[in-house]
Amino acid sequence: MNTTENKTNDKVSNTSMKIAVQKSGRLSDKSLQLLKDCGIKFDNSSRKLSTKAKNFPLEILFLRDDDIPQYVANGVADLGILGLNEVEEKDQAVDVIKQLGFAGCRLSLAVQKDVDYTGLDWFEGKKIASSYTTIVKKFFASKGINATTEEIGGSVEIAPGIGLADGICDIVSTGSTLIMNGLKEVETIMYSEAVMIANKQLDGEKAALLNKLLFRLEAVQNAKKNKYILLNAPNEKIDEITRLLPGMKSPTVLPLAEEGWSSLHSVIEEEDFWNVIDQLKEAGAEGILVSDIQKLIA
Ligand SMILES: Nc1ncnc2c1ncn2[C@@H]1O[C@H](COP(=O)(O)OP(=O)(O)OP(=O)(O)O)[C@@H](O)[C@H]1O
Ligand SMILES: O=P(O)(O)OC[C@H]1O[C@H](OP(=O)(O)OP(=O)(O)O)[C@H](O)[C@@H]1O
Ligand SMILES: [Mg+2]
Repeated sequence: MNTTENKTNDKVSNTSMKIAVQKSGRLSDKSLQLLKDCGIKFDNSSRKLSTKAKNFPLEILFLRDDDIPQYVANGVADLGILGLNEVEEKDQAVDVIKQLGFAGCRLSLAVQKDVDYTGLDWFEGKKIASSYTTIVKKFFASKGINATTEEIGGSVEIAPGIGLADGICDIVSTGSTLIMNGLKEVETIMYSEAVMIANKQLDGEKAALLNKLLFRLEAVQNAKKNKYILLNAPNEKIDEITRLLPGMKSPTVLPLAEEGWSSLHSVIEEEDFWNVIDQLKEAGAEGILVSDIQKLIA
């Protein structure tokens, strides 16, 4: 896909897209923040169920996350932001076009903590309560195990304790909800995070607009995982320090007023920075300053 923003500019003047986000829930704030980070301005102070962006041809629809795949599949919305788990569950014909790096969790099977769990065969003939029964059925069918499902909308973790089911399948992040309800995680069915989905038949103008949005999203995501680093070093150590900084390109080196010293500027992934900090100091780096980047276009 071509993500060059300026190639789209002349084609998109009269076209607008609709993006569906979760109205209220775990994904709502981060979905809207992501659009704001992409420079898109809109008013969401009222209780309106849709709002038009002020500086980008985009209308935002606020929906239950369960409904988003269907609306995107039938073209009521062109794009949507929701958990991959919900996309898989609804099994609608949509394209998953981008992982968004938040709302990371897994969909797991859990049983009461005193169960002598011996492996997947334990579920043969058992009943599993879940809000994700399509995923559960597919999983057990693929393993050749006959298990039945009981669909419930929420508070799934309570089901084994009240005799509604033998086990559950639900979202797990820290695992504390399971522990608090006397359950233990025994199998992971899938990993999930927030994703962007798109209608499969976007016309040329909408596809061009989507490219423009994706270009911005990539700049935002690159910026989040990288840091801007600035440090001072004696001139004879510049080569050694440069080798430690796997930046975008070779660092910018500027002479300092103090004779024999320079300042080095570079971009570095945060994880790499923590891995090399001790070596940087040993190599003589001083005054190390690390700061966030707002947008990064490689
Ligand atoms: N504990 C968690 N940690 C990380 N991500 C989570 C967690 N719980 C849920 N999610 C992710 O956030 C999504 C939305 O969760 P939420 O609980 O807000 O959904 P919901 O109750 O189905 O909302 P709605 O009212 O829109 O139907 C989930 O589908 C999942 O992808
Ligand atoms: O492993 P943990 O970190 O405990 O997270 C898992 C819990 O988080 C979600 O519920 P949420 O808190 O969103 O409440 P809800 O299901 O009532 O919306 C999910 O349904 C689990 O119950
Ligand atoms: Mg929901």
